[in-house]
Amino acid sequence: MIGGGPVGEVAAERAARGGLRVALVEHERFGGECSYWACIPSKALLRPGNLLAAAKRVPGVPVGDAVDPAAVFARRDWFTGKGDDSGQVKWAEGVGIVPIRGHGRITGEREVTVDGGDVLTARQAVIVATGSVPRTPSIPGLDTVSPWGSREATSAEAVPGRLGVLGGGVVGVEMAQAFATLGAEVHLIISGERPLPRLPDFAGDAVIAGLREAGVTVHTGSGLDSVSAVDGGKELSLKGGDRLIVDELLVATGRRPATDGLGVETLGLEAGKPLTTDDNGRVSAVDGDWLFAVGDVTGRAPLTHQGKYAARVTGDAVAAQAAGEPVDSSAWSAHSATADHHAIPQVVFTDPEVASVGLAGPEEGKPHRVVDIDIAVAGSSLHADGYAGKARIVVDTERGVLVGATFVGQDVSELLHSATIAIVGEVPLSRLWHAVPSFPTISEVWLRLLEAYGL
Ligand SMILES: Cc1cc2nc3c(=O)[nH]c(=O)nc-3n(C[C@H](O)[C@H](O)[C@H](O)COP(=O)(O)OP(=O)(O)OC[C@H]3O[C@@H](n4cnc5c(N)ncnc54)[C@H](O)[C@@H]3O)c2cc1C
Ligand SMILES: NC(=O)c1ccc[n+]([C@@H]2O[C@H](COP(=O)([O-])OP(=O)(O)OC[C@H]3O[C@@H](n4cnc5c(N)ncnc54)[C@H](O)[C@@H]3O)[C@@H](O)[C@H]2O)c1
Repeated sequence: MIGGGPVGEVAAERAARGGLRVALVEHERFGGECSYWACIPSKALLRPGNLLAAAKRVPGVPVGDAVDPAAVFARRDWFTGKGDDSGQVKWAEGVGIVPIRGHGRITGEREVTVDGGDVLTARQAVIVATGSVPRTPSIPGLDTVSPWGSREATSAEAVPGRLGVLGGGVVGVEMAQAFATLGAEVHLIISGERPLPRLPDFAGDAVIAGLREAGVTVHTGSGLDSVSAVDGGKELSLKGGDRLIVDELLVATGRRPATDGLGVETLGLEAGKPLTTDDNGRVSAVDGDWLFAVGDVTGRAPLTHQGKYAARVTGDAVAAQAAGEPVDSSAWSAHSATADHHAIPQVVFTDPEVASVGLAGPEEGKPHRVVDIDIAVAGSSLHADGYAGKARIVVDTERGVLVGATFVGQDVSELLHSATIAIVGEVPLSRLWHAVPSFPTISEVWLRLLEAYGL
């Protein structure tokens, strides 16, 4: 295994559980991006502000005006262990994995060289889980101002007075929200009319409204022409002519697979490009059934939970292959990451939250029907005064099953798994009708959606 992030760790564990001896090579911290600079610290920074906003929506709850940044950072540090990965190393050893610290490079078939020295030769397979790295746009002056990436934002020790955020993807909106609630003056600069362009418009619109309510200034239809260091900060020249001075600039313009320095050229592949895989996790362009890849590096679904799913599938497939058992390539088998094509769940942890799975809207030429409603049920009105939320389902009318769902609103994240189950299980809507939501919960929205569909 090359890469000891969350995905590599799980693939290694499954392969070890399947009877293989597994060496896990990691050149930075066992636990990867997610544990120290991504999912975990970002959610720790967001939760207090979201909770404060929620408490303010229910009269009778005594709350203060603002979160305490020092306490928020301290709790974040508790979760990240300030980068101490000894617990992960102990865990790996405990499940029978041999952790090796160093940079792994593929130097031949089944061969990985660590730090240019020790050569590991796999009897069965090499699995790559090297993750992704930030994609930085070329903007004049950007390299002269030491911009923040997501690592600097999630590990910040102090709240900047003025923060510019470039990019309206998930990192951009989550970090804009977090730092606004921590007390920064935040400017979010996005190219489109709304953030989160891959989601239904109502999601981006609700998130923009939430950000503005939290005090964020959103510059839409914008971008950066240039950046320069000036007395007292960094000057941003926005497309259209506006200028801003900020103390820090977070660049959140996407990520690309981490295939540089991995030796993929020796296999005839191009560094910087994803390692494209089949559903068993086999790298498609490499013959011989020995090279597999999982997680962000594959470009399939750059999310921790979906990468770990692929890791379970591929770890088991590699163990089966090693045992001389057939690797099952059929859809929905234990060795196929079929859900990647149908149901990738994702939550954006802003206030309001956005929770989505499957299709965001109808596909052209397909028998798809969209139902959009407000989340306005007894459960939501009790949950928060003035609860504003929206829900969408996308239905395959021919098969009578759900193929997509999106929820926007406070605390909708916990609604998401019900939608994922309905899509993966291909539960007919006529049967879903009998899944009665408890009263009074936000889940009552399921009943309203089915009624609006015509049941
Ligand atoms: C700010 C932010 C917030 C996020 N929040 C969420 C969230 O809330 N939920 C969610 O599901 N996803 C979230 N993500 C995405 C999530 O972080 C990734 O999908 C996840 O980390 C991918 O796991 P991975 O193991 O594939 O890669 P990584 O976590 O990147 O791990 C790869 C590991 O491989 C190591 N490595 C790389 N090359 C080599 C080499 N040649 N030799 C040895 N080791 C190597 C790296 O050091 C690293 O430890 C977030 C991302 C960001 C940036
Ligand atoms: N809650 C979560 O699940 C979560 C949280 C954070 C990140 N992530 C994952 O991490 C990955 C990286 O997130 P991200 O937000 O960096 O990437 P992203 O691809 O989601 O968004 C990047 C955004 O930046 C915009 N952009 C690109 N270049 C630009 C430029 N020069 N000027 C202005 N805008 C520009 C793009 O149009 C896009 O909307 C994603 O795959 C995301 O799913 C997940």
